[in-house]
Amino acid sequence: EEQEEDTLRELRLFLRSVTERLALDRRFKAFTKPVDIEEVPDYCTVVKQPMDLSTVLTKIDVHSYVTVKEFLHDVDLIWKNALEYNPDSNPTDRQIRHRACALKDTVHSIIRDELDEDFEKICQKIRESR
Ligand SMILES: CC(=O)c1csc(NC(=O)C2C[NH2+]C2)n1
Repeated sequence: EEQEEDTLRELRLFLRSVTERLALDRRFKAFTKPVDIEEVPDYCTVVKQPMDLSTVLTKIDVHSYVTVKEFLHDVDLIWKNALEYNPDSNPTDRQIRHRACALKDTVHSIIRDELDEDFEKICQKIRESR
């Protein structure tokens, strides 16, 4: 009903605010757009479910997320994929892994600081009812 749409509108505003802050952080530049598989041809052989911040923004706008948990699952894909694709000890791999760890810690810290657990509980009830 209308109250549910009010809740989901507030969820989308919160998720856009979080995602835009991440996309503006220069450390996370490599995570802002899909990996170009013409530039990185073996990417799709290693990473089975690519994800990036621009795709997350699109998913927010097409109402893909009904809970913060679903949003976090996609943002967790971004940094987990980076750890998986960049496992080596060379400086380039190490730098992107460091940035992946920073992305993980930053998004979880924002959610802990800014998400009211009762709000997420209402979102979960909406998800279970659909
Ligand atoms: C987004 C992401 O994880 C990404 C983009 S390029 C890349 N890694 C490299 O280009 C090479 C350094 N070792 C492979 N990782």
